[in-house]
Amino acid sequence: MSSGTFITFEGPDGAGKTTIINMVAKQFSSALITREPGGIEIAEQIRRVILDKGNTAMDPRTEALLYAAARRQHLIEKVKPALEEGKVVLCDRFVDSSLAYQGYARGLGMDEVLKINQFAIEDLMPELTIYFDIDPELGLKRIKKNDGREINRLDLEDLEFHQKVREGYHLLMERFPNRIVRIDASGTVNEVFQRTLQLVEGQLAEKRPSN
Ligand SMILES: Nc1ncnc2c1ncn2[C@@H]1O[C@H](COP(=O)(O)OP(=O)(O)OP(=O)(O)O)[C@@H](O)[C@H]1O
Ligand SMILES: Cc1cn([C@H]2C[C@H](O)[C@@H](COP(=O)(O)O)O2)c(=O)[nH]c1=O
Repeated sequence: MSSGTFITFEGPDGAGKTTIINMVAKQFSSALITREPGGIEIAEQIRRVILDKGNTAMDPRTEALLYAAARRQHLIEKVKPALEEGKVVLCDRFVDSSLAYQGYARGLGMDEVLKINQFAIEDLMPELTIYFDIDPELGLKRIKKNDGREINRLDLEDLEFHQKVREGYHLLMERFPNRIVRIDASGTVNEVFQRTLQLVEGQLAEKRPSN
């Protein structure tokens, strides 16, 4: 049984997740901040294969399996031990990304992709998922403006793909209304940060024993 708190951050590319997680992290210095795909050496290696712009021949099922493999290793090596120690884990993307990107936008089917992920995660789901909702046109514009950010294979998908990713997330919000909370990510950094902080603090307060 884990006593920690597992919170994930989701949304289309360029929604601002990484920016906001780094700001939230400053308020909770003992929290573990991590990301998918990646977060540990083996998963970072898998990340490089998945996102390599040269890998244009990658089959959608191969892609889904690689994300699930990276997820498994990251969960076992980093996330689960931290939760068992009672830590707060803030993770940039998790299984919902696979459902929205591979399941819905790539057309593999959300239920099919959920099945392979159940094998990887063995029911370990976040307590709270903060979904950064943004029009992908704005998200992609933000990425283009950021000179330091390398453009990866998924970024190169057309706008229609990214619109489908957003639609996929909206379906997930309907399917998991108790877990996924939407934030309007088109606001200023400070607006999005304040709302995120409120949600994270609310989740932690719920778990605190009252006397
Ligand atoms: N609320 C905001 N308003 C304007 N620009 C923002 C906002 N939030 C983030 N940005 C900028 O947009 C760019 C993308 O932000 P960030 O990398 O945090 O997004 P992300 O959701 O993590 O994207 P990805 O998942 O594609 O890596 C960065 O240059 C960041 O400075
Ligand atoms: C976990 C996960 C991610 N993706 C996509 C989403 C992004 O386009 C990239 C990761 O890049 P980021 O800059 O770290 O956000 O991968 C996906 O398609 N499926 C997944 O399960």
